[in-house]
Amino acid sequence: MANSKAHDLNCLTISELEALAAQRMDKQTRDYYNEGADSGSTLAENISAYQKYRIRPRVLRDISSIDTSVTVFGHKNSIPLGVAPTAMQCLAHPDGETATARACKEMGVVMGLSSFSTTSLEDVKRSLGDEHPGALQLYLFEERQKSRQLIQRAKKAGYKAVLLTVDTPVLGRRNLEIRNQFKLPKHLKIANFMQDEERDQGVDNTEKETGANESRKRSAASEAGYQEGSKRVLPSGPITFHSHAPNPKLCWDRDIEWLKQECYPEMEVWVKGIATAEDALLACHHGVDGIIVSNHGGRQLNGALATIDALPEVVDAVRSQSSKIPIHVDGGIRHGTDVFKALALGADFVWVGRPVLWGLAYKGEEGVKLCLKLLSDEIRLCMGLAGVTKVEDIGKEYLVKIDRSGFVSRL
Ligand SMILES: Cc1cc2nc3c(=O)[nH]c(=O)nc-3n(C[C@H](O)[C@H](O)[C@H](O)COP(=O)(O)O)c2cc1C
Ligand SMILES: CC(C)CC(=O)C(=O)O
Repeated sequence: MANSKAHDLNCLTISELEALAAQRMDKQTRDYYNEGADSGSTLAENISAYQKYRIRPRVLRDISSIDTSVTVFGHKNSIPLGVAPTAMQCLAHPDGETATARACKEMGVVMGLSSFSTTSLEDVKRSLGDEHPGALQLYLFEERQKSRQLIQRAKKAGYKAVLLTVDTPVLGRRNLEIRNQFKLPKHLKIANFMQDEERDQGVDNTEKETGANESRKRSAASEAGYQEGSKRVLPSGPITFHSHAPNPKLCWDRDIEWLKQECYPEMEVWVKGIATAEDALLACHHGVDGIIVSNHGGRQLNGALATIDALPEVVDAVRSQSSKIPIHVDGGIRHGTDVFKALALGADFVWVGRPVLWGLAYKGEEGVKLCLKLLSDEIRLCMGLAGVTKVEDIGKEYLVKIDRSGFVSRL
């Protein structure tokens, strides 16, 4: 019989965690975290697309010793899964990103930190500790100096990689966020930019609008004669995600080279938000260190392909190159079997976003640990039952695809 003491009997699955978290978050936070862009169909398909695949288990293979560990950013990770960068974690729990970092450290799992965190990158790195790897997610600002400062701080703090988010030239449309007039509560701050704000404005910004209100101000600015396009006018208020996360001018030639020069040799440069073979090839040609296949958890272009469906073309493109960079994937991963399927389709590693936020909302650091433990146990169990003892042995021979009529085909 399973040892009940080792379990939280209220929460044995990520979907139970989602339900428990929903009870603990206020409406604004729950909607901000959980929604996708527009109708949310890409968000839903990120999850449901995993059902098209089934596992072909092998038996009689001595699985008494299973190693779930992999190397990421030059460090050993206990499972082939990391915590995806998600903004403003103090909305979920007062300990926010600090709790996530402590849980990651304890579980041996890499943490991706959003540039738009509510805890500074230095404080998060202190919670991760010297030895434990962190990756800073980056929105490359039009004001290069601000990005340069952030990169230098990340280097100094000991981050191993930057993850340049490339799927946000403009922000996707999130209707609940607009309807709720999303606003970061006054006691919270977008911590990485506090010094910038104070220096730029010579005041302590007490009103930290982050969402629809700021958007409305920008519309008013456009109506007042500012033209976006040839010369973009950035609002003079605080750095908010509506003013600073999107960068419509971001492009391969100029920006990737610049970023590599700024980050090397201390930090690797990855692009997060690749969804096609064409862009995967461009990423290879521009010499990035790795790719994350992502559609931002269905929060950007609704109608885009589910990430597990985009993965095979990206894998084929990268494998056609002589220097094969690692491929990671995120979006819709809610169970260890999803991780197994993504790896079987050619991913080297996966990242999870919302389930970690749910863990945080449920019980802070303990809740994030619970989330990572559930996924970790499921990965190990899936490997054992499929007859695989090493992550690198998970290949497409372990999968079949089922079409709508139930027809099963080998990959
Ligand atoms: C509430 C929330 C905030 C996010 N913030 C960021 C961010 O600041 N930067 C970024 O690159 N991606 C961000 N993402 C996207 C995640 O990094 C990741 O791509 C996505 O959550 C994966 O999908 P999943 O939530 O289904 O696991 C965010 C996602 C959510 C749900
Ligand atoms: C734009 C952000 C700061 C956060 C984000 O990426 C998101 O909410 O999806």
